[in-house]
Order: sequence, then structure tokens, then C-alpha cells
Amino acid sequence: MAGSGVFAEIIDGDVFKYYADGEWKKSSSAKSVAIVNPSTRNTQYKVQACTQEEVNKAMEAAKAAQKWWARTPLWKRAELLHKAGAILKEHRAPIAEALIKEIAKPAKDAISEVVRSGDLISYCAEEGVRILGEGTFLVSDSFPGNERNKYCLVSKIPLGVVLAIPPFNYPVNLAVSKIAPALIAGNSLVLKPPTQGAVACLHMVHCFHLAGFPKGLISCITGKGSEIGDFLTMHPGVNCISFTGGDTGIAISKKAGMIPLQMELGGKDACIVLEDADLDLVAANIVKGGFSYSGQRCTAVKVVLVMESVADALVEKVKSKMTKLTVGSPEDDSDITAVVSESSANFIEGLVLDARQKGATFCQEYRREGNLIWPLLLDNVRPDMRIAWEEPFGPVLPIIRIGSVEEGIHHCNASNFGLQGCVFTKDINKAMLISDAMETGTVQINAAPARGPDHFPFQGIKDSGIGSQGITNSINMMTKVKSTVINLPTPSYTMG
Ligand SMILES: NC(=O)C1=CN([C@@H]2O[C@H](COP(=O)(O)OP(=O)(O)OC[C@H]3O[C@@H](n4cnc5c(N)ncnc54)[C@H](OP(=O)(O)O)[C@@H]3O)[C@@H](O)[C@H]2O)C=CC1
Ligand SMILES: O=C(O)[C@H](O)COP(=O)(O)O
Repeated sequence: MAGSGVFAEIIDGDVFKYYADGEWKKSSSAKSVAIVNPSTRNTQYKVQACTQEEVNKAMEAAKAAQKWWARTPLWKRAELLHKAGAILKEHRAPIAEALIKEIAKPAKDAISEVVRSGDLISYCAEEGVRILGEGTFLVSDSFPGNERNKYCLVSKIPLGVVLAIPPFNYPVNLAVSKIAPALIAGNSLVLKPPTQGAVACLHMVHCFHLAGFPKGLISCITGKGSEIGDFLTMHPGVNCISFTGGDTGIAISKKAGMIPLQMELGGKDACIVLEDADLDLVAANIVKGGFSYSGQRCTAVKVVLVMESVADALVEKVKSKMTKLTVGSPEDDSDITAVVSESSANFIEGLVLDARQKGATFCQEYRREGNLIWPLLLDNVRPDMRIAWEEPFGPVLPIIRIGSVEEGIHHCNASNFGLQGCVFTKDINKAMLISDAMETGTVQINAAPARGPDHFPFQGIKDSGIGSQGITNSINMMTKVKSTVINLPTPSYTMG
């Protein structure tokens, strides 16, 4: 049960506390933020609306704790991370329950998100010891005109205080994908969880608390992003921001100071289907890729670009598979559950009505009950329809019929997004050429887009992001280079 057992200390009455300086606290604002259950549309939980003064205190504590943490041996940092990962997996049930209630994540997916997160933390601990345990040694005479009288020792050192801001759809996994790299690299961490997903995040933070991390090293500031977000992202105490979400990230990138930014934003992942593709494989991947977690994944298949000659056959296969999708409550492990909010459902509906008005073919009747939208395939979508370009973040998938591969690549590259894409063909040479031509961070060949497994590099270009995630790249991004040059009185080749 969320907020009970070992988690009893993180709640006060019906309001979850925030975490700072090694303690669970009530905000002096005496205000709380309601978390509405997407399925019932009733208030499920409440979290503290933290004040700017509480942010300042968390930043001060983070700065002080980081100085000591940077002097903590790598093996000790890794040991604590392994403990946190194990505790997280041990308490997967109450954390998954919070995911079910606050973001309507199907029960099975909720459990797997928590387990995946525990595994990410441990993998990160091991990877951090490996890559941070070595540096570079350069000699001066490798550059013309120099003798070997300078030795250069190059190492990776922490940035300082990392601000982590994850989105609602993977509030635990996309939080630890920032927290673990930050900590193993010797940084401290301030977390601003999504409102929808905040309680799952608070439970996850408690697992780090139980593991025994130093006071002040980790804090979790709750409150609406629209109210406390700018104060956090423009705070002078922040040395790096790692953000995942929508175009909010673009706004943040314009406000943040001279600090490293890691941004994983929206996507319009295109699925290009060639005439020789295995259509059963394609249909299976389109349904899984397009409708898992009700399409609320940045890596969801968001537009299908299929050669006209095989389009009818593909559409029939997809429609047939869609009839097997269950629609209902996350507690029952339904495939399709309520989207995260009424505003999200309204946005999705707007795209559907626009497509209807402009003549798209509806493969199913459009059906909505509250935030629950039944899976919908739109055929014969044209570029003048909003759904051809915008990201519904919901269970609605457009099909665009193309006359050539070039037409498909053109549509993919004309998008403002550039996260992932996929191509289905039996001709690997053609697949490689298409992958090279697609302007996206990743191209999947003969499978739907996916961020996982979490050690793979994951990046978006254009409006889909800045920098590269994935455990190794995240660790490196949360460090900076330090050179120490030893100047010898006379050249020495004894090490040559
Ligand atoms: N690339 C990806 O992985 C994802 C992309 N998205 C995209 O984002 C859209 C909306 O999803 P959502 O999660 O609400 O994304 P948002 O960009 O609205 O929110 C992401 C995170 O940013 C916080 N935030 C909001 N405003 C600010 C601000 N001014 N300063 C700092 N932080 C802020 C949010 O907090 P709060 O919740 O309190 O507002 C949340 O923690 C989706 O429709 C989709 O397009 C969403 C999820 C994942
Ligand atoms: O933000 C998202 O939607 C996730 O990065 C998607 O992760 P997945 O592809 O592993 O589901």
C-alpha cells in the first residue's frame, strides 16, 4: 500500500511530504497539489507545494553535500547505488500501485518499470566504476615542436548540483535514469517530479534514503512545474539540468544559464514500410509500438508511412490485431487505459476531429469515455491534417500511404521532431541506406522504436532533444574534464 509500512514516514495525514536534507518535511506553504487519478478523475493523492525558500535550502544542502560526496570513493558510491536499486525492487508493489493510481499505468507495466529502474541503477553503478575509474595520460612530444617535458593527466570530475526533471509517463524510470548517473559521477541531485507521478517518485526517493545516502545529497521538491519550475531551472545553484518531457524543455533551454543541458523531448516516430516487408511482423510492431501505455511514450510509433501497394493488406492486419486490445482499468492490466489527464484527452480529441473534418478514413468508430479513448487507426491521412505532424500522446495512429521510399523519408525529415524512427524491409542494404537518410537520433530496423534497453544511447535531434541519454552517455554528460599538467625541468622519455 502506498504510504504504508517502511513508507509510512513519507506521508502526513493525506499529504505526502517532500524530501530535503535527509528528512521528510512538510512545506511551510501549508498548500498542497492534488494528484487526480486519470481513471476515476477523483483526487487520489496530495503532495506539498514547496516554496522558493525551501528550494533555496535544498540547493544549499546539495552544494555542501556534493563537496563531501565528490571525495567518496567510487566503490562506496557504487555500493550505495546497488543498495538503493535492491531496495527499490524489494518494494516494487507499493510503488507500482502509485503508478497505477496516478498515471493509469497498466499493472504489469507498472511493476516492470520499477524492476527496470532497479536494474538501471545497478548497471549504472558498475558502468560508473569502470568509466570513471580511468583517465587519459598525454605526453607533450606527440605534438610537433615539443619535447617530452609535459605530462598531462586528464580525468572526469563532477559538475556539482544536477537538477533532474522527469515526465509523467515514466516517473520512476526516467527519474533514476538521471539520478543514478548524477550520483555515481559524484554530483548531488535535486529532483522535481511530475505532478502526475510524484507519489511514485517520492517512494523511489525513500529507497535512496533507506540505502543510507548522505544528508542533503538528494532532495525531492514537489509542486506544480508551472509554479515552481522556473525558479528551479533558473536557480544559480544548479550546475546541470536533465529534463524529459514536452516542449516545456525547449522553453527551459532558453531560460537556463551557462550549464550543460540534457533534454529528451517529444517525438513523431515514423514507421516506414517497404513492399517486401513481413506484414505480420509489421502489424505486430505497429500495434505494440503504437498502443502500448495508450500511446503515451515518446518512442511510440506516431505515424505509419506505408507503400501504397501493400497498404490495404497491412491495414487489415493491424485492424485485426487491434480487436484483441483490451480497454479498461490499469488494475485489470488492460492494454488501453485512461490517458493521463482531461486536457490530454481533449487535445487528442482535437486531432481526431480535425482528421475527420479533412476526410481521413476511420478504421474504427471514435469512442471516448472520460479520459478513456478507445484505440483508433486513421487511414488515408494526408499532410494537411494535424495528426500527420503533431504528437497525440494517445491511442490514435495515422496511416499515410506513400508512392515511394523517398516520399516516406521526406515526410519523416520534414517533421520538427527527430527522436526515433523505424523501417521494415527484408533488404538490409536498403534498410541501412534509409536509416542513414532518416534525420532521427535512432532508427530501428524491423522493430518498433524503443528507448530500452537502458544502456543503449538514446537521443533526439531538432525539437526532440539535446545531448544523449543512455547510462554511459548520461554519466559522461554529468562530468566535466579536468587536466593536470606536470611540467618537467628536462625532457624525460623513461616512460616512452
Ligand atoms: N520525450 C518523452 O519521453 C516524453 C515526452 N512528453 C511530451 O510532453 C507532453 C506533456 O507531458 P508532460 O509530462 O506533462 O510534459 P511536460 O513537459 O509538461 O512536463 C515534464 C516535466 O516538466 C515539469 N515542468 C512543467 N513546467 C515546467 C517549468 N516551467 N519548469 C520546469 N519544469 C516544468 C513537469 O512538472 P508538472 O508535471 O508539475 O507540470 C514535469 O515534471 C506529452 O504530451 C509529450 O508530448 C511527455 C512525456 C515523456
Ligand atoms: O519517454 C518515453 O516515452 C520513454 O523514453 C520510452 O521508453 P521505452 O521506449 O523504453 O518504452
